[in-house]
Amino acid sequence: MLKLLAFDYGASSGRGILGKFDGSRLEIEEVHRFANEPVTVNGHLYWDILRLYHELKQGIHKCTVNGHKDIGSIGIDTWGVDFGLLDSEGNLLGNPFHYRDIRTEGMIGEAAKLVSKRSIYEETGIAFQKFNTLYQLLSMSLRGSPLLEKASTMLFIPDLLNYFLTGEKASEYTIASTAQMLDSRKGQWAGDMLKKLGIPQGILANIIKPGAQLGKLSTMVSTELGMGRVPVMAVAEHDTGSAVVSVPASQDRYAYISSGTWSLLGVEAAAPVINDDTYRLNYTNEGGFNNSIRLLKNIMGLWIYQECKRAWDKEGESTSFDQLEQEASKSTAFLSFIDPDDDMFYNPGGMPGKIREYCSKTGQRVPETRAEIVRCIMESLALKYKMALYGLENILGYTLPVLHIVGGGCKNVMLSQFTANAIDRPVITGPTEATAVGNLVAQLVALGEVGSLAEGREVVRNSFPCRAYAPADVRQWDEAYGRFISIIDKQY
Ligand SMILES: C[C@H](O)[C@H](O)[C@@H](O)C(=O)CO
Repeated sequence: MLKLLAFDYGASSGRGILGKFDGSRLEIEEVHRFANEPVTVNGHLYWDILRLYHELKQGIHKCTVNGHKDIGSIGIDTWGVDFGLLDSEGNLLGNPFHYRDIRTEGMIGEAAKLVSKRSIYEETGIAFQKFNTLYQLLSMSLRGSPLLEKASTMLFIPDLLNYFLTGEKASEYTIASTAQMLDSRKGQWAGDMLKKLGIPQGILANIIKPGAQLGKLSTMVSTELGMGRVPVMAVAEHDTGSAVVSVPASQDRYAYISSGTWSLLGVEAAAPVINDDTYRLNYTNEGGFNNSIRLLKNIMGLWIYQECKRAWDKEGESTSFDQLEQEASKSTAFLSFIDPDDDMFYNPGGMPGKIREYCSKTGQRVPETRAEIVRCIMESLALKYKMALYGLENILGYTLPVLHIVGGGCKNVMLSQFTANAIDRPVITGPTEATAVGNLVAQLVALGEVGSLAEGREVVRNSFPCRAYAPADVRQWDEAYGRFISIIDKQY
């Protein structure tokens, strides 16, 4: 039995997941779970990076003491775009900022003064999101940040944690692609563009492909943790990249949603798709495992719902997601809609109030109860998925007959059924632990234990249950889509 260890840092928690592979099936076991909450200091939002590195070591140490000293390899994934800076001696400069920090406000406009938006998109193929690494670095550069001046190396968060473990500095391709700083066709840093934007190129590390061995636990770390010098693999370090590795699809044409705090709806393409439509509709071309491109739309996802629950918990109305969904299922359908991607929902705090405000300013019935608010979020998300799927089919010129949903969002039965109804296609959900499973599958490929991504997906099919949802009430959902479009169109 081969044992592997995956670390997945998600929006509110991180996990160490032990994978056990018997040659055809993969079993997973959570060995360590810890909070991953950003810390606000003087109005800025940061990663609690040293604590999170400590938790990574705790996870490895737990394996040592619990009879799993024989780990074959380790891989780490996190969300995209965030990074740490190292000085010339390899010391971490400051605390990495969290992408929801306000410092990137207005930076897309500032970048466009130096290089046109169309040129940036043409080269990188990456959608404009104010949180992209490009705008984080630009804001530092324009403010004359002393940290940036001192920096020798920039490492994305999983690369930084890998560096702490191994001493090796490299930028894994899938996470680097989220920066909007790579030439998407070459898979290398877009040097000329970065020069025009004033981003120092000396800080950029070599790009390595997922599936390569990055290094081994350093002697110091292995002694400290009582674990051997275990290989550390470059998996698809962008969590969406890992999640997509785990999609258990067997057919040629399908769409996926990596569903969690964000909903990433897309397809795997052989090459970047960059044209007038992808530019206008802001579709992105992120780097994937196996040299694939993830052509996808970034949708705000369950963030709004999670924030509502946090607000209600704070107000002392503590509840569970299950209970909220049960209440919402009894609530009247299609009372009001929101555009989940409206900028007003981006920042944390006061989410139920923001939803009411959106509905009021768009002349809709204002949802009052928790159930009405949850129903409004779920219906709006399902309709936004339909819009993104239609956009994708238009771009590709063919239909996508089935939608796979992977990740924590699969647990939301109501949203999965609403999605099938809205898109009038079958929806297949699972695996729930998509990022960790994809991380482990990439390690299996890297170790040569499975021959290819296709074989890896067969392992996923053999190992994790899926659930299918057939579309229902399609006519009502079609009518609702018309209303939804007219409401969110007015927003633009
Ligand atoms: C910054 C976001 O998290 C990113 O766009 C998204 O791709 C992601 O990583 C979701 O986990």
